[in-house]
Amino acid sequence: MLRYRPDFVRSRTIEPIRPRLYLISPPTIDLDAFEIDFRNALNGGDIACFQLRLKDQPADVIRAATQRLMPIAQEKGVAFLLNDDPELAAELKTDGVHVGQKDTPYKQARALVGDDAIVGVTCHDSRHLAMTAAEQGADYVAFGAFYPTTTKDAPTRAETDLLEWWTSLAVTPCVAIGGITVDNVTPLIKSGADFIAVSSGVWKYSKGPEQAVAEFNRVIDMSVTS
Ligand SMILES: Cc1ncc(COP(=O)(O)OP(=O)(O)O)c(N)n1
Ligand SMILES: Cc1ncsc1CCOP(=O)(O)O
Ligand SMILES: [Mg+2]
Repeated sequence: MLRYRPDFVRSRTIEPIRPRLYLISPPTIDLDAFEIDFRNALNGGDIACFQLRLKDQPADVIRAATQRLMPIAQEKGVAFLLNDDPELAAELKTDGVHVGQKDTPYKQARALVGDDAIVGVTCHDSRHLAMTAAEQGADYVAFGAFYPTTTKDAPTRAETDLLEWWTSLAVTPCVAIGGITVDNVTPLIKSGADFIAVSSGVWKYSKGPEQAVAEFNRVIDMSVTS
């Protein structure tokens, strides 16, 4: 099966890495209204992937949202990941799944979705969790929360030196998450984050999601060239 996947392998190079946007849905949505916001966000510029993160919703709600939104993402070359549920991800043939430390363990998730799917793992602020996930074959490790957020009661705060340390020794890409906005993203880019995961910083941006994605990409371009 052909899957959409951004380049989840970092090559060691002297060129500065251009991080890419990793969009995360709000925890609850009205599907009709969100489809409009989603299309607008995708029109704003480069996005590597989208994670459907509908917390504590029935499987049928997640199925309906996936069936509506996944083709829209894939048509734009944006990989579609499901949060939390590798079994449902396998059933819906999403491009991948994200699992946290309290979700299905990585190896079980991998067995469910197959080798060609993307599997990312939450590693909080932990070097040990990241090394374990990368060794087991995770496509990316996610660190956070870098900033205060109201989207999730995040159990840990991560600092930029973690990104610097990780990118100096690992080839598995890292995702920075938590309270990231166009105004505070620059230190994360400068510290080597491969992907910048954003929810409210896009959906609640004062000028709307399309402008938010455009502005994130503008800041990323500025930060890697300066
Ligand atoms: C890219 C990314 N990073 C971290 C998380 C958090 O996952 P988890 O710790 O399982 O918490 P929930 O998101 O499930 O509430 C994520 N979803 N995505
Ligand atoms: C899912 C998740 N994991 C750690 S912080 C967070 C919330 C991300 O959303 P926002 O970008 O709105 O802070
Ligand atoms: Mg989870």
